[in-house]
Amino acid sequence: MNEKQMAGGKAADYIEDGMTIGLGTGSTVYFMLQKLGKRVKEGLQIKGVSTSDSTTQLAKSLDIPLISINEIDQIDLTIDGADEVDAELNGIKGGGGALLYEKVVASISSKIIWIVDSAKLVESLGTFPLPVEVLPFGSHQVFRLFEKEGLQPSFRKKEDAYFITDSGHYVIDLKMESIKHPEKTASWLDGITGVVEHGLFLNMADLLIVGEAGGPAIIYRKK
Ligand SMILES: O=C[C@H](O)[C@H](O)[C@H](O)COP(=O)(O)O
Repeated sequence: MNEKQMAGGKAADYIEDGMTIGLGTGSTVYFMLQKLGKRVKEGLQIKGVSTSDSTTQLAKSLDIPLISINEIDQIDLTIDGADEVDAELNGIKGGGGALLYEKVVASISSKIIWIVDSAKLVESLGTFPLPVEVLPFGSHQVFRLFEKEGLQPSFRKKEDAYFITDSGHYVIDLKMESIKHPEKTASWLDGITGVVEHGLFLNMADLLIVGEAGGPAIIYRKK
């Protein structure tokens, strides 16, 4: 069993009957959804809130019942992947471009579990390029601002065209190497007009499940 499968499978065990579940996005969440689909077939009653078109498609193919986020005010548990996680359980997300919906879902979740393979653990965030979702209108001005700050921005592309998120925005990836003050960086990005969302997810995850050779490691966020 690979590490992603191990972490995804373990996380699905935390889902209880009657829960509303935030369904993250990505290749690790794929394995969680496979296991959840199995449990639903065996009679588990849940409602899933999807964070991307790809997760919606996968959940539907597995007969996992979905509910629109607009019909609820609170999610019991969200299970999502991450691109990098530090010891404080702060992370970078958005490698697959789903950061905006993932953050909206996270913001109304009572509990958040992240599932990762061991390569995602880092001492400090920033080796993974930080995704910033921007409005196409004015995006080149934002890009040049990042350039001036020395953040080596690049527009994310898909087959030579701009990568477009599920909500119709562009993504600019920033090479920050090491983010010394994640809170400061997050609030700086929050303050830039035209930035819709960024991939710094701080103080959000309650629990981290890491796939490891000897079995899944469970790490709680220090409160
Ligand atoms: O936009 C994508 C999401 O934030 C994913 O959860 C993240 O990129 C991790 O994905 P994966 O499990 O495929 O590495």
